[in-house]
Amino acid sequence: MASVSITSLTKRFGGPRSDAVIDDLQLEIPQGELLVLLGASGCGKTTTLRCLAGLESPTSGRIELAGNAVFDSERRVELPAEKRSIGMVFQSYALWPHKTVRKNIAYPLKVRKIKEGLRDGWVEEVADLVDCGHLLDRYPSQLSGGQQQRVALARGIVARPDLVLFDEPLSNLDAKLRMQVRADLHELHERIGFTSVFVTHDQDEALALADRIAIMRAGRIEQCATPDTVFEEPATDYVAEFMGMSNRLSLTRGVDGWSASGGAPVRLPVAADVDELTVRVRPEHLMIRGGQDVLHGHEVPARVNGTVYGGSHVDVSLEADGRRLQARVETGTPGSRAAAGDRVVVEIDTARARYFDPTTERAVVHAPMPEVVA
Ligand SMILES: Nc1ncnc2c1ncn2[C@@H]1O[C@H](COP(=O)(O)OP(=O)(O)OP(=O)(O)O)[C@@H](O)[C@H]1O
Repeated sequence: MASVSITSLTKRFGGPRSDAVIDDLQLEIPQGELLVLLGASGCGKTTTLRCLAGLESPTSGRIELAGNAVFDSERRVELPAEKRSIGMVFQSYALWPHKTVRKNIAYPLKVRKIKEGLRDGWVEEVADLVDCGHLLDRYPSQLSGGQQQRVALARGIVARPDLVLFDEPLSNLDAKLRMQVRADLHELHERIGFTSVFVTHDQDEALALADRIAIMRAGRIEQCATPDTVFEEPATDYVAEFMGMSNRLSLTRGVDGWSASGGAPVRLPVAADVDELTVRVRPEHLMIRGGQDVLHGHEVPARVNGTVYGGSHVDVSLEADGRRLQARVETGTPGSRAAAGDRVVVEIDTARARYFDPTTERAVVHAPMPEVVA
């Protein structure tokens, strides 16, 4: 296992004037880290993975594996895929149907002529690690989807590669199996600590598996940080929305503080040198109460469009000042009894909301203690 260093990586599929699918990407992955590339469809995740694997030729930049360049546009270095010590696990398990599990797992050792692996029982060892030791003489068609994906995982790591690449490996599994294989993969990574890049567009999967998450947008990395930082302290408005802060409101600075439209001023836990702020709030950080009370600055009048019962919670769709808002309130609280057509007041949990400069879209600095005046 080894570290990975990506410097100024750019990939264009057309000529020099075409849009960059990967745009001056910088990324350092320490040895043993599981880095998740998370982003919307088409943002360049798979292309980044393919460039790392040597299946795609980057336009420019440098990729180092274990301190050695496998691609360097300036020095004209480009190692072919089979010469890079990389294991791959795909969405489609891509197992050979006519080979046994044993032969499927051994395949990378054969191709890369790793004789000691074949001799010293690496296949059996890795099969045991992924709980498939008892399946070695079966054929893929005799395995469940979860077992097939475990075999694919064993094949990805059997050759003890410098780096393991995962391209949405769990997305063909049903919800229950997906959770189970995800947990197994997490445990396996904790145990043997392979360096890996894992591509997904599933936020929960990213949070559960990653040491760090790199959020990609249009070929660039918006933020690369630990799961809790990306979730709780998104660096940009885009990351906030992507990580579930789906409600977006605008605040304007007045002489006495900040206010949403129609609200009284309020002091906020932010130090911003701007006159407008974008507020991002998770549905569970919006509270609902009856519509007759006096409004404070962190509240907005709204109309209920509809509700969806979710057992322990109720999702309430609202409209405030022409914007759609979504609140998730605990069942049994007054807000959960809201009904379509009701006029209500939506209260923002200002300490848990996040604030962005509407021009740069970057987070503004948070003051240490929320200071709210009513
Ligand atoms: N061989 C190609 N030729 C031209 N354009 C391509 C090629 N491969 C990918 N692209 C384009 O590059 C962009 C990034 O594609 P990529 O597959 O890397 O995205 P992604 O983030 O993995 O998306 P998804 O989550 O949908 O798989 C897309 O706009 C895609 O259409």
